[in-house]
Amino acid sequence: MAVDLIYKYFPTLTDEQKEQFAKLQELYQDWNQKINVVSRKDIDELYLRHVLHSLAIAKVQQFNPGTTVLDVGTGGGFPGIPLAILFPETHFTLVDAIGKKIKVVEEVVEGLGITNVTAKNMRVEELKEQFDFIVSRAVAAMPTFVHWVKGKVKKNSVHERRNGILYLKGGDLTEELMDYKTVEIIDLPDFYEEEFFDTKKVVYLPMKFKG
Ligand SMILES: C[S@@+](CC[C@H](N)C(=O)[O-])C[C@H]1O[C@@H](n2cnc3c(N)ncnc32)[C@H](O)[C@@H]1O
Repeated sequence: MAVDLIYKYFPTLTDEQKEQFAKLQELYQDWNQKINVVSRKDIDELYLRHVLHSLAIAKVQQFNPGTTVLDVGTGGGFPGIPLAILFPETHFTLVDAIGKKIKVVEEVVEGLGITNVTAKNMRVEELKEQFDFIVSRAVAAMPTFVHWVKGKVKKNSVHERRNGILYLKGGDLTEELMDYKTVEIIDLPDFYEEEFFDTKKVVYLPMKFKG
Protein backbone atom coordinates (compact mmCIF):
# COMPACT_ATOMS: atom_id res chain seq x y z
CA MET A 1 0.00 0.00 0.00
CA ALA A 2 1.30 3.45 -0.93
CA VAL A 3 0.95 4.78 2.62
CA ASP A 4 3.88 2.52 3.54
CA LEU A 5 6.07 5.14 1.94
CA ILE A 6 5.14 7.48 4.79
CA TYR A 7 5.79 4.82 7.44
CA LYS A 8 9.19 4.14 5.86
CA TYR A 9 10.39 7.72 6.32
CA PHE A 10 8.50 8.39 9.57
CA PRO A 11 8.93 5.15 11.53
CA THR A 12 7.87 6.48 14.94
CA LEU A 13 4.24 7.38 14.11
CA THR A 14 1.56 6.43 16.64
CA ASP A 15 -1.21 4.02 15.57
CA GLU A 16 -3.58 6.99 15.40
CA GLN A 17 -1.26 8.90 13.06
CA LYS A 18 -0.80 5.80 10.89
CA GLU A 19 -4.56 5.48 10.56
CA GLN A 20 -4.92 9.16 9.75
CA PHE A 21 -2.28 8.98 7.00
CA ALA A 22 -3.88 5.81 5.62
CA LYS A 23 -7.27 7.54 5.51
CA LEU A 24 -6.01 10.40 3.34
CA GLN A 25 -6.21 8.40 0.08
CA GLU A 26 -9.90 7.65 0.48
CA LEU A 27 -10.76 11.13 1.71
CA TYR A 28 -9.02 12.87 -1.18
CA GLN A 29 -10.40 10.40 -3.71
CA ASP A 30 -13.95 11.07 -2.50
CA TRP A 31 -13.63 14.82 -2.28
CA ASN A 32 -11.74 15.13 -5.53
CA GLN A 33 -14.67 13.56 -7.35
CA LYS A 34 -16.95 16.28 -6.00
CA ILE A 35 -14.53 19.22 -6.14
CA ASN A 36 -11.43 18.83 -8.29
CA VAL A 37 -8.45 20.11 -6.31
CA VAL A 38 -5.78 17.51 -7.07
CA SER A 39 -4.97 16.33 -10.63
CA ARG A 40 -5.83 12.71 -11.56
CA LYS A 41 -2.18 11.70 -11.88
CA ASP A 42 -1.41 13.27 -8.52
CA ILE A 43 -4.30 11.46 -6.80
CA ASP A 44 -2.79 8.16 -7.96
CA GLU A 45 0.51 9.19 -6.42
CA LEU A 46 -0.92 11.12 -3.48
CA TYR A 47 1.53 9.76 -0.90
CA LEU A 48 4.63 10.49 -2.95
CA ARG A 49 3.75 13.79 -4.62
CA HIS A 50 1.70 15.41 -1.89
CA VAL A 51 2.03 13.73 1.49
CA LEU A 52 5.71 12.79 1.57
CA HIS A 53 6.64 16.03 -0.23
CA SER A 54 4.74 18.08 2.39
CA LEU A 55 6.46 16.19 5.20
CA ALA A 56 9.90 17.18 3.92
CA ILE A 57 9.39 20.36 5.99
CA ALA A 58 9.38 18.13 9.10
CA LYS A 59 12.76 16.67 8.12
CA VAL A 60 14.10 20.24 8.28
CA GLN A 61 12.14 21.59 11.25
CA GLN A 62 10.32 19.74 14.03
CA PHE A 63 7.61 21.99 15.48
CA ASN A 64 7.39 22.13 19.26
CA PRO A 65 4.05 21.65 21.01
CA GLY A 66 2.15 24.93 21.30
CA THR A 67 3.71 26.59 18.29
CA THR A 68 1.72 28.07 15.42
CA VAL A 69 2.24 27.57 11.70
CA LEU A 70 0.59 29.30 8.73
CA ASP A 71 0.23 27.49 5.38
CA VAL A 72 -0.20 30.09 2.63
CA GLY A 73 -2.14 29.05 -0.52
CA THR A 74 -2.79 25.59 0.87
CA GLY A 75 -5.00 24.47 -2.06
CA GLY A 76 -6.39 21.08 -1.02
CA GLY A 77 -4.29 21.16 2.17
CA PHE A 78 -0.62 20.86 1.22
CA PRO A 79 1.70 21.02 3.02
CA GLY A 80 -0.59 21.87 5.99
CA ILE A 81 -2.67 18.72 6.45
CA PRO A 82 0.16 16.11 6.47
CA LEU A 83 2.11 18.37 8.85
CA ALA A 84 -0.93 18.73 11.13
CA ILE A 85 -1.17 14.93 11.38
CA LEU A 86 2.52 14.68 12.19
CA PHE A 87 2.49 17.49 14.78
CA PRO A 88 -0.83 17.14 16.63
CA GLU A 89 0.18 19.64 19.32
CA THR A 90 1.07 22.41 16.88
CA HIS A 91 -1.70 24.64 15.55
CA PHE A 92 -1.93 25.07 11.78
CA THR A 93 -3.81 27.84 9.98
CA LEU A 94 -4.44 26.97 6.33
CA VAL A 95 -5.35 29.87 4.05
CA ASP A 96 -6.50 29.90 0.44
CA ALA A 97 -8.12 32.55 -1.71
CA ILE A 98 -10.43 29.98 -3.38
CA GLY A 99 -13.47 28.90 -1.37
CA LYS A 100 -13.92 25.44 -2.89
CA LYS A 101 -10.36 24.48 -1.94
CA ILE A 102 -10.98 25.49 1.67
CA LYS A 103 -14.20 23.43 1.57
CA VAL A 104 -12.10 20.34 0.69
CA VAL A 105 -9.62 21.17 3.48
CA GLU A 106 -12.46 21.44 6.00
CA GLU A 107 -13.96 18.14 4.90
CA VAL A 108 -10.64 16.28 5.00
CA VAL A 109 -9.87 17.72 8.45
CA GLU A 110 -13.29 16.61 9.68
CA GLY A 111 -12.87 13.16 8.11
CA LEU A 112 -9.52 12.75 9.86
CA GLY A 113 -10.91 13.95 13.18
CA ILE A 114 -8.00 16.31 13.81
CA THR A 115 -8.55 19.47 15.85
CA ASN A 116 -5.33 21.43 15.30
CA VAL A 117 -6.27 23.00 11.96
CA THR A 118 -8.12 26.24 11.20
CA ALA A 119 -9.00 26.75 7.53
CA LYS A 120 -9.63 30.26 6.19
CA ASN A 121 -10.94 31.34 2.81
CA MET A 122 -9.14 34.64 2.26
CA ARG A 123 -6.13 36.22 0.61
CA VAL A 124 -3.16 35.99 2.93
CA GLU A 125 -2.51 39.72 2.59
CA GLU A 126 -5.71 40.29 4.60
CA LEU A 127 -4.74 38.01 7.49
CA LYS A 128 -3.86 39.90 10.68
CA GLU A 129 -2.40 37.17 12.94
CA GLN A 130 1.23 36.22 13.62
CA PHE A 131 2.83 32.75 13.56
CA ASP A 132 6.10 31.04 14.47
CA PHE A 133 6.64 29.61 11.01
CA ILE A 134 5.11 30.12 7.59
CA VAL A 135 5.08 27.15 5.20
CA SER A 136 4.06 26.95 1.56
CA ARG A 137 4.36 25.16 -1.76
CA ALA A 138 3.79 26.37 -5.33
CA VAL A 139 2.18 29.73 -4.57
CA ALA A 140 4.38 32.69 -5.52
CA ALA A 141 7.98 33.67 -6.22
CA MET A 142 9.91 34.50 -3.06
CA PRO A 143 9.91 38.33 -3.38
CA THR A 144 6.10 38.44 -3.73
CA PHE A 145 5.69 35.87 -0.99
CA VAL A 146 7.93 37.76 1.45
CA HIS A 147 5.99 40.93 0.72
CA TRP A 148 2.70 39.15 1.57
CA VAL A 149 3.87 37.60 4.83
CA LYS A 150 6.20 40.15 6.39
CA GLY A 151 4.67 41.27 9.67
CA LYS A 152 3.02 37.85 10.09
CA VAL A 153 5.97 36.16 11.82
CA LYS A 154 6.34 36.34 15.62
CA LYS A 155 9.53 38.05 16.71
CA ASN A 156 10.44 35.70 19.57
CA SER A 157 11.62 32.31 18.36
CA VAL A 158 10.89 29.23 20.45
CA HIS A 159 12.97 26.84 18.35
CA GLU A 160 16.71 26.85 17.80
CA ARG A 161 16.06 27.90 14.22
CA ARG A 162 14.83 31.49 14.04
CA ASN A 163 11.17 31.99 13.05
CA GLY A 164 10.63 32.43 9.34
CA ILE A 165 9.55 30.85 6.07
CA LEU A 166 9.92 27.16 5.10
CA TYR A 167 9.02 26.93 1.43
CA LEU A 168 8.94 23.79 -0.76
CA LYS A 169 10.51 24.68 -4.09
CA GLY A 170 12.10 23.00 -7.10
CA GLY A 171 14.58 23.63 -9.87
CA ASP A 172 17.20 26.34 -10.19
CA LEU A 173 16.55 29.06 -7.64
CA THR A 174 19.71 31.12 -8.18
CA GLU A 175 17.95 34.12 -9.66
CA GLU A 176 14.83 33.98 -7.48
CA LEU A 177 16.82 33.88 -4.25
CA MET A 178 19.67 36.16 -5.33
CA ASP A 179 18.67 38.98 -2.96
CA TYR A 180 18.39 36.83 0.18
CA LYS A 181 21.74 36.60 1.94
CA THR A 182 20.48 34.57 4.89
CA VAL A 183 18.62 31.94 2.89
CA GLU A 184 19.33 28.24 3.53
CA ILE A 185 18.54 25.64 0.86
CA ILE A 186 18.09 22.04 1.95
CA ASP A 187 18.02 19.40 -0.84
CA LEU A 188 15.33 16.76 -0.43
CA PRO A 189 17.54 13.91 -1.75
CA ASP A 190 19.36 14.40 1.59
CA PHE A 191 16.34 12.59 3.12
CA TYR A 192 14.39 10.91 0.33
CA GLU A 193 15.69 8.46 -2.28
CA GLU A 194 12.75 8.61 -4.75
CA GLU A 195 13.57 10.22 -8.11
CA PHE A 196 10.59 12.58 -7.77
CA PHE A 197 12.59 14.57 -5.20
CA ASP A 198 15.78 14.87 -7.28
CA THR A 199 15.57 18.65 -7.84
CA LYS A 200 13.34 19.52 -4.91
CA LYS A 201 14.31 21.57 -1.87
CA VAL A 202 13.11 23.25 1.28
CA VAL A 203 14.03 26.92 1.24
CA TYR A 204 14.38 28.39 4.73
CA LEU A 205 14.35 32.15 5.10
CA PRO A 206 14.70 33.53 8.64
CA MET A 207 12.60 36.63 9.19
CA LYS A 208 14.36 39.92 9.79
CA PHE A 209 13.04 42.37 12.36
CA LYS A 210 13.89 46.03 12.61
CA GLY A 211 15.86 47.31 15.59
C1 LIG B 1 -0.65 25.92 -7.34
S1 LIG B 1 -1.74 25.99 -5.98
C2 LIG B 1 -0.80 25.16 -4.72
C3 LIG B 1 -1.67 24.55 -3.68
C4 LIG B 1 -0.93 23.78 -2.58
N1 LIG B 1 -0.04 24.64 -1.83
C5 LIG B 1 -0.16 22.59 -3.14
O1 LIG B 1 1.07 22.67 -3.21
O2 LIG B 1 -0.81 21.60 -3.52
C6 LIG B 1 -1.62 27.70 -5.44
C7 LIG B 1 -2.72 28.10 -4.46
O3 LIG B 1 -2.39 29.36 -3.89
C8 LIG B 1 -3.58 30.10 -3.71
N2 LIG B 1 -3.20 31.51 -3.60
C9 LIG B 1 -2.51 32.25 -4.52
N3 LIG B 1 -2.30 33.49 -4.05
C10 LIG B 1 -2.88 33.56 -2.81
C11 LIG B 1 -3.02 34.59 -1.84
N4 LIG B 1 -2.52 35.80 -2.02
N5 LIG B 1 -3.67 34.30 -0.67
C12 LIG B 1 -4.19 33.06 -0.48
N6 LIG B 1 -4.10 32.06 -1.38
C13 LIG B 1 -3.46 32.30 -2.54
C14 LIG B 1 -4.41 29.73 -4.93
O4 LIG B 1 -5.79 29.95 -4.73
C15 LIG B 1 -4.08 28.25 -5.11
O5 LIG B 1 -5.01 27.42 -4.44
